Amino acid sequence: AHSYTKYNNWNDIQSWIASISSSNPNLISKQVIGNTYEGRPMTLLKLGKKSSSSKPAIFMDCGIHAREWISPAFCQWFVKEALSTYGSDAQMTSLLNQMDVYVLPVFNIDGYDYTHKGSRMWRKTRSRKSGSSCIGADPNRNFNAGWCTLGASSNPCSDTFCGYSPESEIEVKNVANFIRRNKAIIKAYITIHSYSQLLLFPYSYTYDLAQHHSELMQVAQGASAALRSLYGTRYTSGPGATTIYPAAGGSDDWAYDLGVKYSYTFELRDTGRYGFLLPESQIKPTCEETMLAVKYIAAYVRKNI
Ligand SMILES: Nc1ncc(C[C@H](C[SeH])C(=O)O)cc1Cl
Ligand SMILES: [Zn+2]
Ligand SMILES: [Zn+2]
Ligand SMILES: [Zn+2]
Repeated sequence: AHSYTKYNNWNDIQSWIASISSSNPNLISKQVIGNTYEGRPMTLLKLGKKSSSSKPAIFMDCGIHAREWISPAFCQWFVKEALSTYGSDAQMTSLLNQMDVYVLPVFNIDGYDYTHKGSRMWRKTRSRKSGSSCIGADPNRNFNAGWCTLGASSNPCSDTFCGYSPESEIEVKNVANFIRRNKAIIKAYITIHSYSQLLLFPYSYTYDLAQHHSELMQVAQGASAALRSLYGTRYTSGPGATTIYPAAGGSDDWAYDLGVKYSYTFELRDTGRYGFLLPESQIKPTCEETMLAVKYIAAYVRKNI
C-alpha cells in the first residue's frame, strides 16, 4: 500500500496518482502527457486554485534517473503538503492562488519500475534499439542542449548514453513537448535528483556563466539557507559545470535556453554514506527540508513574475 514515508513501487504510485488527483477538484487535476517506451502513462499533476484562465506556472519533475528513489518520494510529499497546507500555510496558499504547479511524480517510469523488479542501480530509460544489446539512454543527456558534446557517451552501453538523437527517448520528447507548448506560462523549472546535496543551475554544458547567473545564484543561496534552517543540512549552490561536472543534454539547461529563467536541479541527500540507497527513515526529514527550499524558490518566482 502507498506510504509517504516509504519508497513506493510504481503500482502504488499509480494508484496514489488516481486517488490524489480526484481528491480535491478545486486544487488538483491530472493529465497524461504521453506514454513511456514500455507503455506506462506519464501522468502530470496540476496543483493550483482552479481558474478559467491560465495562471503562470512552475514545472517540477522527479525520477528522471531510476535509482534516485528519494526523488519521486519528494514529489509525492510535495503534492501531499500542498493539498494539506493550502488554506493554513500562507506561502503555500499564495503560491496556489497565484500560480499553478505542475508535478511529474515519476519521469522515467520504466526505469523506476525496473529498479524495483530488476537492477536497483539502473539509471537510464528502458528503450531498445536493433543493433545494440544494451538498453536505454540517459534522459538527462538526451535533451537538445549541447547534445552529446561533453559529459555524455555515444556508446549505447554507457550509463550516460546520450541517445541516438536529441529527444530520441519518448519520455524526454513528451516532457519537452509539454514545456514547449506551455513555455509562455512556465516561469520556473525544477528537477529533482540525488545524491550530493547540491542546488545546481545552468549551465552544465559550458563553463560560460548564464546571462542571469548572479540572480540564479542569489536565489539558490537563499533556498539553501532555508533548507539548512531545519536540520542544518548543508547544500552547495552553483552552475552545474563547476559545481558537479560539465555535461550536456540536461533538462535544466534546455529549459533555461528555451526561456524558463528560473531553472534548477536539486541533488538531494546524502553526500555518499548511503548514496542512492538512502534509508526510508530519512525520507521525512529530507522531504521536510527540501519543501523549504522549493517554497523559497516558488515565492521568489511568484514575487518576480
Ligand atoms: N544539465 C545538467 N544538470 C544537472 C546534472 C547532474 C545530474 C545529477 Se544525477 C546528472 O548527472 O544528470 C547533469 C546535467 Cl547534464
Ligand atoms: Zn503496496
Ligand atoms: Zn540524477
Ligand atoms: Zn545525481
